[in-house]
Amino acid sequence: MEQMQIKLDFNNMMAEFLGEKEGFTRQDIEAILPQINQAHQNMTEKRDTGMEWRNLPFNQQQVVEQILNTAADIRNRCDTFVVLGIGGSALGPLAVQTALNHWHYNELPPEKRGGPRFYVVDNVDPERVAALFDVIDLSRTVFNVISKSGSTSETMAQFMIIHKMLQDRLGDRYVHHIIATTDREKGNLIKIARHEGFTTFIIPGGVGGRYSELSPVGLLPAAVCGIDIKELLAGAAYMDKICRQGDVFSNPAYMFAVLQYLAMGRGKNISVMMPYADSLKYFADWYAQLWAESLGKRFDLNQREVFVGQTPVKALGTTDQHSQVQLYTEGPFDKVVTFLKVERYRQELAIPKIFADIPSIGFLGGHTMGELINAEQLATEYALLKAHRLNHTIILPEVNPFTVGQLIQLLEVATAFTGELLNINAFDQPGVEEGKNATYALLGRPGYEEKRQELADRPAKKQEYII
Ligand SMILES: O=P(O)(O)OC[C@H]1O[C@](O)(CO)[C@@H](O)[C@@H]1O
Repeated sequence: MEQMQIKLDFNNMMAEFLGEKEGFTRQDIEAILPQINQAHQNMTEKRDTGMEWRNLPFNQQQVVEQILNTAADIRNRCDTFVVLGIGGSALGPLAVQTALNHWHYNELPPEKRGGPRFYVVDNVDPERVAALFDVIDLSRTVFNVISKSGSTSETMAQFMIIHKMLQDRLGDRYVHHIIATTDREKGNLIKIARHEGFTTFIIPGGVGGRYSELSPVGLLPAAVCGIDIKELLAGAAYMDKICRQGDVFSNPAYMFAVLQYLAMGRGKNISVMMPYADSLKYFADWYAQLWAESLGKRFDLNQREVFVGQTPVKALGTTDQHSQVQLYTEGPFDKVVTFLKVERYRQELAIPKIFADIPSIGFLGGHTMGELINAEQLATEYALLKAHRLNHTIILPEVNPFTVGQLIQLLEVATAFTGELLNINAFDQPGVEEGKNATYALLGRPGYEEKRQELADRPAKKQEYII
């Protein structure tokens, strides 16, 4: 197990390496120990009330068996599985699937794929949704509609379209083609699911969307696609135990949080996540929601206006070395870069020893692609270090269910701990309400008449400003 432990390397955040001006010292960390200790106490106290998501790796034996049974049934009788959801109800399933299955999973022949084709529909762009219907056979597809609140307009609109299509096409059998994953009581989805008799999985209380990947939200899609969900949970449990330690110098999640917190205090308002593995590309998307919605807050817990947060930026190594790294090394000193480094790739490709007479490319021959990508990660880290840019690296020995489970738990604990340090609520998202309400009003939802009027009364746009 220890060989599969993921680690945080924070050397390049420290003054010893980065220089006094930008780097942090042990004294900087020790100076906020009272705050760290308080945050640790809060984390411990909130485990069972407020942060129930932390217990998901430990308390789902029964539901895991139900998920495995349902997944086996789906794998038997369908060739496509579609997640309908958005935000935390879509990004985790997508990140885990792409991390742990073949990069061209959907294009593999069925016998090599071993599970149904997998799609995540996390938008209401009509072109995209309609395009899905061109490539699937409804009678061989199961739709997993996922919504914690059970009322998100985007997800419900998708669901309504598919519900009608399935009923028209399959009559009463439509019910076997929809699985609901939602809250036990809140929202409309649970009511519809119970009334119509869909197979339903519950997202437990205290597990908000962006902290729900290890609940049935992520576990069912993963199991359907043949991913070992017990290993995923075992990895998360393993990391959770490491992240219970109060000593920040032994706890990677706390150290990640403390250094980001100190960096925010010095105006580093951007958090770049840069995996050096295509398989982890969508982890940067998942992290973007986790970090942005959890920490971007106007008020602290004492209702003081604080306007805190860090803007997450997604990058991919090596691809974005040729797009964004110029900015990271020479632009404003406003970022912390988090690399995700993979020590051993599951496939290796040798670069042939050809063109030996052209030294500027011949040197590549005899190396492997794994060596090349790792060298480039190290080189980028070094370039940032030389330019005195804060960066740290999460090292995965390999991408597998155990390490991916660890990564999820590590980043969730780190985010929640940063919230504690900032003294904010990391589990709400009041800032998205205005936009949601305005949408309801524009589309005529009852009860939103005043908002509709407010929108109608807004100053008209000036034509001269549209050019
Ligand atoms: O799972 P739900 O309730 O449909 O919400 C989807 C997403 O919408 C949000 O509530 C933001 O609008 C996210 O926090 C959440 O992950």
